[in-house]
Amino acid sequence: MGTNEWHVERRDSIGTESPVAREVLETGTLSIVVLGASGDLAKKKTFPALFHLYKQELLPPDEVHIFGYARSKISDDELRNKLRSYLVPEKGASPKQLDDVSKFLQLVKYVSGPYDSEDGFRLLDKEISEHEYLKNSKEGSSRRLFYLALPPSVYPSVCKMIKTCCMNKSDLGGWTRVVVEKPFGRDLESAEELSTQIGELFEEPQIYRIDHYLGKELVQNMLVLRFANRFFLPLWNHNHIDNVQIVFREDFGTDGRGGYFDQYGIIRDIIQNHLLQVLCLIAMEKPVSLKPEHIRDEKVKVLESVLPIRDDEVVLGQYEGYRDDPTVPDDSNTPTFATTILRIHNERWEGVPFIVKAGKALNSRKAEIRVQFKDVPGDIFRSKKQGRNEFVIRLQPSEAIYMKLTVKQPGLEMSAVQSELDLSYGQRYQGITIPEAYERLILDTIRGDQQHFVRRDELKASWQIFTPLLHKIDRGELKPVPYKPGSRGPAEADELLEKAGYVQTHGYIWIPPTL
Ligand SMILES: NC(=O)C1=CN([C@@H]2O[C@H](COP(=O)(O)OP(=O)(O)OC[C@H]3O[C@@H](n4cnc5c(N)ncnc54)[C@H](OP(=O)(O)O)[C@@H]3O)[C@@H](O)[C@H]2O)C=CC1
Ligand SMILES: O=C1O[C@H](COP(=O)(O)O)[C@@H](O)[C@H](O)[C@H]1O
Repeated sequence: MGTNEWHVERRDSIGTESPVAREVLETGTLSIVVLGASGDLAKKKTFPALFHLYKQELLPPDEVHIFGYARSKISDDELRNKLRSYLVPEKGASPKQLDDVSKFLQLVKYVSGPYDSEDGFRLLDKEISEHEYLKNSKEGSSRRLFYLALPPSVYPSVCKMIKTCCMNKSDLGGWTRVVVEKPFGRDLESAEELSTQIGELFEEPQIYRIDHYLGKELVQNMLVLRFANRFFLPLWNHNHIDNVQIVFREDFGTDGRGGYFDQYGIIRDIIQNHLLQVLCLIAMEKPVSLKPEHIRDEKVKVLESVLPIRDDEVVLGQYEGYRDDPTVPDDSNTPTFATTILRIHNERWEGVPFIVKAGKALNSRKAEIRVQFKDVPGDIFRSKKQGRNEFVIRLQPSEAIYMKLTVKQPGLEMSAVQSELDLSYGQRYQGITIPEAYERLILDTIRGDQQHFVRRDELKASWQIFTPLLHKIDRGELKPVPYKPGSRGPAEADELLEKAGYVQTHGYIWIPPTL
């Protein structure tokens, strides 16, 4: 049995131990190459995630070496000094923490070169091979992981260079894997073109299309909640569920990323990938097993069952002041806010609107899933005004799962009130550190587990859903409504929500204890 297959089998069961407590399953020299090492993502997410894995002894120094690669001409020490400030805790570090950072940074080496010529990649290959030789790795048995923290425009040339110059030399149990970031294309056609270009160079099991929402604790919890709890099994369908909301809010604007953002907009930045992945996990049928291919097969079925989006079920917004960014055109039509209704045409979900909402520069930072149940038929308590049952999964901040339900108001009278069953992680799991999404996903890549990565057909199906709408926006046929920064977004979005059937619970305000 091949190494990859063994990993698939190993992750079949959801163990009770934390993933970080598990042993690293593969051994041998591991070279992790971060391409675009000078960039924002590399500094803020990739290197810190590697550092956390190192601290948990999941990247043993006698096996692992980390290479940063970019065009900027800087020395090893200059890169290390740049990274240091992202690794040292903001509130001051203990001598032990400083020592950990220094030891980790000793594993990091920098190679400078272009993204489209062989010279730099030959040099990179030489450095990697030297490291493998020094660690006594048998040729071909070593592991090479390339993380493309780069703009997608350079993916094809970088992948070609890796393929030409930097592959693991033979198939003696080692491997070469490539992690690519979103956005994978701008629409169906460009995404397919990118997939074809990369697909000509690497096999699907070597390609890890990362969507960091799939690494979030409560997103990973979705399958367990849905399929390991008898409560939900009979209720999770159109007979009982009235509507589902998947919401992403940020309380800051594009903050220096206006140039990037304006080419993409909120639908490509958040909805087509992160929120749609979450929707798949809420809506999919039970997979045959937890094997990555079984799960991804079910996700594709959901995506392929989504009906075309109707123009009257979309509200777009752009916050006032967005165009003040010098990198954003004065006449930009790019939405920074969108609410849209997705309808899944299958036996389970016919008639249930999935309201997907994302916005920048709003009144709070929050990502949550809100499953609203139908009214109780023949309500003898006349509690309709108190609100409906809702099952809420808050992905961030302060992870929590809670259920809004109706109970008797404590006291002498028989009246009903809305209350909640609350599982706030900060209270229930005190002392447990929830790993960062990137940390888990990099570990999965090392372990060869593609469960939480996007397969090519999933990507295609997700672009199929949004491409017609995106093209209408690009052509200026749909226009964003202006909204005030720090607000809830356009009022039209709340009207759409109401039209879709969402019932706001009046008079019910509950601030979870850990928020
Ligand atoms: N930043 C974030 O929070 C997130 C980013 N992503 C995705 O991750 C990837 C990297 O993002 P981010 O780090 O922000 O990007 P950056 O703009 O910081 O670019 C990363 C590096 O790529 C090189 N680079 C930049 N522009 C070009 C270009 N036009 N041609 C060739 N090389 C270029 C630069 O390195 P040098 O010039 O030194 O070679 C730069 O340091 C992108 O695909 C992005 O969409 C995904 C989620 C979040
Ligand atoms: O992919 C992206 O995600 C971030 C939000 O990530 P989160 O984990 O903090 O919720 C978003 O700010 C950025 O625009 C987008 O590219």
